[in-house]
Amino acid sequence: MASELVNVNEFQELARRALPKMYFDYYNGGAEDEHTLRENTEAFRRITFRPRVLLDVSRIDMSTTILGYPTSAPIMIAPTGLHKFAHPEGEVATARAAAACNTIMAMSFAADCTLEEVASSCNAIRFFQIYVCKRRDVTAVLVQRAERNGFKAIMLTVDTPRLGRREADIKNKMIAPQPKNLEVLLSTEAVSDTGSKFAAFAAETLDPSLCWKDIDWLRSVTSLPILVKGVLTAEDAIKAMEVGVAGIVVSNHGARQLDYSPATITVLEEVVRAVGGKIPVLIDGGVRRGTDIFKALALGAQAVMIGRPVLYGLAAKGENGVRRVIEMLKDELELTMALSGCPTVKDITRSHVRTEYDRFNCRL
Ligand SMILES: Cc1cc2nc3c(=O)[nH]c(=O)nc-3n(C[C@H](O)[C@H](O)[C@H](O)COP(=O)(O)O)c2cc1C
Ligand SMILES: CCCCC(=O)C(=O)O
Repeated sequence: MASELVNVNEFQELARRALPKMYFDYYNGGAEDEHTLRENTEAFRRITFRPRVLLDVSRIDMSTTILGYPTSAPIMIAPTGLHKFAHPEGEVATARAAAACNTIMAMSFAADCTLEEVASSCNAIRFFQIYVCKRRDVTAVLVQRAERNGFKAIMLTVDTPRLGRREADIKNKMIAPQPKNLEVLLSTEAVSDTGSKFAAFAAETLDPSLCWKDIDWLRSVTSLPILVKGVLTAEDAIKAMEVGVAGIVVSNHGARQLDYSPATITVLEEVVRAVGGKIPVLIDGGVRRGTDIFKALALGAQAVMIGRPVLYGLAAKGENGVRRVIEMLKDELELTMALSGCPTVKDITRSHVRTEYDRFNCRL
């Protein structure tokens, strides 16, 4: 019998064995040299703790709210495309796992299941991630379908005017499955004999002229709150607040877009300071441990989102695999809170961690 799985990193190897190379590479890969991909996880390792002792940690409460919606822990499922590469049930299985864990799922624009299928499969709280298409009417219809089907927020991804250069996908001549929700709305025939057909599909479909002023347009077609995903600087955080978004996701798209963009955990504090508590700030990228989640909360995030580990869990063991991934992260966070002297998420403060920046300042 295989030995027991003890952490979410172990799902990566199981997924590698379970999946055809093209699918695994699509999930696993980052842009170009994959510098940022390595940094997303490495930067967490450079942050250490300042744990406090002799505080009553006999009961740990990880619950919190995101945009007012209660969740069992500050952990969300990040929007990732093409879940049927991992498992025949695709996003329906992921959504059921989210419901079972009392976790919020962000469903991708590039999902393999329809909004309607996911909505009717479970009662998880769901957000819908969108790209703005050259055909704005298509995006408007998607947003309205999400709203009709009980999705609670729109997460607008703003770091993808074009798809990043993912060299594994280029070598594999990655196929371009038609995102299920675009069927009937758009005929997408990515014409490309070389390279990643998925990148060709994105170039053909997504609108690279999207600007800050277009958030007004998006607001005019939905009454749902809008989060922007892909902010990495204080300047853009301030702009996002000026145009009235409901929340910000600090993200470099799992290092799949601009290589040498900073590891997200290294810029979280800059964004949090600029936002000044006015709207929630979420973060994703490289979160693999409960300790990572604690560090993100200490630096001011309301919650974290998990990308690849969810896909690896889905590939390895379907819905149960996703559940295991979320449960493992929850268990680790609970223990980290106990060992740091923080019985609730509100007790986690900036003084519980020591960053590279703190160490540098001490030496001055
Ligand atoms: C295979 C894959 C597909 C993704 N698809 C999308 C997507 O459709 N929309 C989006 O906004 N982000 C997408 N992302 C980025 C994730 O939402 C998230 O930012 C990233 O995966 C977080 O990093 P992590 O994988 O290290 O947890 C994707 C990421 C991966 C790995
Ligand atoms: C046009 C769909 C893009 C999916 C995506 O965002 C990713 O693969 O990272």
